[in-house]
Amino acid sequence: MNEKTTAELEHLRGLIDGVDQQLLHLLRKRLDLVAQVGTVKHAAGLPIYAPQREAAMLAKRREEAKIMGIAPQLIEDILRRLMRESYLNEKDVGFKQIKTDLGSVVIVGGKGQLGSLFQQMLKLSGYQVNILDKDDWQQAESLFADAGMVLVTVPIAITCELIREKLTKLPKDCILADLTSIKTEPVKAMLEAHSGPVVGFHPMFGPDVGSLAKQVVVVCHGRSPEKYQWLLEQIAIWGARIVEAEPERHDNAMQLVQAMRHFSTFVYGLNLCKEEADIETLLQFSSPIYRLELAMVGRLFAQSPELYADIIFAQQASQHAISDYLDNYREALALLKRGDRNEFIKQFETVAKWFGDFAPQFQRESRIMLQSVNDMKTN
Ligand SMILES: NC(=O)C1=CN([C@@H]2O[C@H](COP(=O)(O)OP(=O)(O)OC[C@H]3O[C@@H](n4cnc5c(N)ncnc54)[C@H](O)[C@@H]3O)[C@@H](O)[C@H]2O)C=CC1
Ligand SMILES: O=C(O)C(=O)Cc1ccc(O)cc1
Repeated sequence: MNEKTTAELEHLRGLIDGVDQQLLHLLRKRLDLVAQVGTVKHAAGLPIYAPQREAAMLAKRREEAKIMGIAPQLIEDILRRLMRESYLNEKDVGFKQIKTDLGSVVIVGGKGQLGSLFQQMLKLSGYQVNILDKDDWQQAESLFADAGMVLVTVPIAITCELIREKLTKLPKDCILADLTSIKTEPVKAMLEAHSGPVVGFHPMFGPDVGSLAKQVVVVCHGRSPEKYQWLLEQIAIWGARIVEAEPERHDNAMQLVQAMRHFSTFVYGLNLCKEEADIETLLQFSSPIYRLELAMVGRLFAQSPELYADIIFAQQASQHAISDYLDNYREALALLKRGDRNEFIKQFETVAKWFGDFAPQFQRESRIMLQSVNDMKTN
């Protein structure tokens, strides 16, 4: 590089640094304003996530960006990232407490992953929370005595037995709820064990979400919904979307959404392990989509084997979904072995048609994710 180029670049980079510093000041200003919004929402008990406001604001900024010759997706990416930051920050203010005369909440299994998250959210909303973990049963009677709600969040394999054996003497008006990943059996067990209000939840997220904004919580009604309506409002204030489902419908969906998917991810990892694949090499030769896929597979193995074993083994019927997958795999492999390229293309087209408009929609969505994956590269 000659001296003139170096000087020109230095000058321009200095100007860019200045603009970036102005951006930092603007970001500070925006975060402060959003914090004020958080305080107002907290006082009024409004949900931290306002989908209409968010969509309208993004649409406006995209329009304005277009007029200014800025890619609309750029401002959308920036604003979405900023909004995520704001949702995380809203935890600092806490949340409005919807039910002020509940008594205490007892979280059975509260030292665990999901139990800790819900303990945090309930405490941030002003509830008094007591933990009853595996070595605390000698305190059960006194903890349950003034409990307004008992929330069960122990490993799936012991959930129903624990409910049936240990949660039969709760106060009459106490709400009995759970967070188990399957719903039919736990809801049934809760209804049998307790004559008061019963409700089943399945948070469709792991403990590392940061904020509940935009996360989904499935609710399966058990008994006396009017007694726990406040809890649904409380969860909505945390930003989550409540999806109502019959326990059986939920569990049917989980056979594909969780059991089949986790099992195939497990086999994918098992295969890489048995093949003694070199992960460094895989990464070196990865397209962004493969990098993302590897991250999703690796992520499973960073979590609890018991949790995933329980999810996969919980429902007999999941075996059908998994067996069907194996059959389809075998048939597709046979097609490959006999070199039937035309049939492969024909089946590909059939599946593409079946995906319909979702295929291009998923392509657009994944493109944005892949660009983020690429942004994160450091070398
Ligand atoms: N971890 C996750 O990503 C999600 C978990 N869930 C559900 O949440 C529930 C709990 O899962 P995690 O928090 O991941 O499990 P975890 O293993 O982290 O926590 C379970 C807790 O239960 C305690 N425990 C075990 N036996 C007990 C007993 N007899 N009495 C009292 N406490 C006992 C354990 O000491 C532990 O603190 C499960 O039903 C799971 O399906 C639901 C959605 C996501
Ligand atoms: O974080 C992940 O990878 C998860 O898949 C979390 C998870 C685990 C179990 C559930 O029932 C729901 C969500």
